Amino acid sequence: MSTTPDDIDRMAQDIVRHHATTFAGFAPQPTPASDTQEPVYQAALQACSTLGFIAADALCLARAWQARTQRTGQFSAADWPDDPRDFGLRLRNGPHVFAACPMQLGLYAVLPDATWVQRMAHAGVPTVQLRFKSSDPAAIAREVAAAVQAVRGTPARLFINDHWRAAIEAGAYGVHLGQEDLDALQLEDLQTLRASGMRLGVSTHGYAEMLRADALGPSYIALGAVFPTTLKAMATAPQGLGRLAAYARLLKSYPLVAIGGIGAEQFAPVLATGVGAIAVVRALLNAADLDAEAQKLMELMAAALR
Ligand SMILES: Cc1ncc(COP(=O)(O)OP(=O)(O)O)c(N)n1
Ligand SMILES: Cc1nc(C(=O)O)sc1CCOP(=O)(O)O
Ligand SMILES: [Mg+2]
Repeated sequence: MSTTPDDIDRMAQDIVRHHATTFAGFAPQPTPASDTQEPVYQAALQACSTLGFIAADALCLARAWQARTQRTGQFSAADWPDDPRDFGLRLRNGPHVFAACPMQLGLYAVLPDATWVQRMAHAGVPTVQLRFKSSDPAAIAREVAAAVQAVRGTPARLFINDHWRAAIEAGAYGVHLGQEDLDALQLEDLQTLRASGMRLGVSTHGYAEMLRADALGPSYIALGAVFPTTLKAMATAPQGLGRLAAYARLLKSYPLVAIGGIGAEQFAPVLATGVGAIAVVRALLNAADLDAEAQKLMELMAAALR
């Protein structure tokens, strides 16, 4: 018996009914054109768009829903796809992966210069990032070298944002790259970066970006922006805790870092999603007593991960 458009609508409504509460608060998106006539694929595409997933992410979810239906032999509207096999994830299997880092990176301070890096590394923050925004190569080389120097004698892991060549040069622990930074990389650049032995963290803001990140075999994956942030303009909506939890289930074999609009009050619910690290900018930079705030955030983290 063939499936009618009404059957597909019913399946889509069933998916939406089961997951509307988890993914509340997103405006419905237009359903992208379907490249297959598969009923499950079409229903999931329609449902995920109604639930507010942007086209690129709704397409990933529709493929996964279809793949799971084929793999298990049954369609389930109630279960959100979270099996890496259905998304075709590599999960750092294979020869071309970046060096590993701990599953729990802990409190992750994203900092504007080497002086801040020094202060936070010496306050005991386990993971720090130099996010020095400059296009002056001499200033970049100087600041990156100073940041590497600043963490010497501390156990802090230092990631350098954006400036991966300077990070290799200075011998940092790792680099952090976003989707636009990846666009600017040639294949040889990636090979150079991997061969350097440095860890790679990648920013993501939804399923399509997570799949792209996974294909690189990164050391960790960052998930953002969880909540609204005023630090910079974001191309994607704040993802919220419901989506963060779904992303964390899918990527649970990776070290995961949550970022974006996270302050002390949000630490417990964010960590309850399963991520092993929280990256903060304003929560530290705007603190009246910086060292006390760092201690407080590290204690919140330890309490929730205990
Ligand atoms: C831990 C962490 N997550 C995300 C980002 C953002 O990186 P990117 O998207 O490249 O944006 P910029 O920080 O370069 O403006 C990050 N830096 N760190
Ligand atoms: C630098 C950055 N990247 C994000 C992402 O989602 O990729 S959110 C973000 C800003 C985080 O700052 P705050 O903790 O002050 O909101
Ligand atoms: Mg960047």
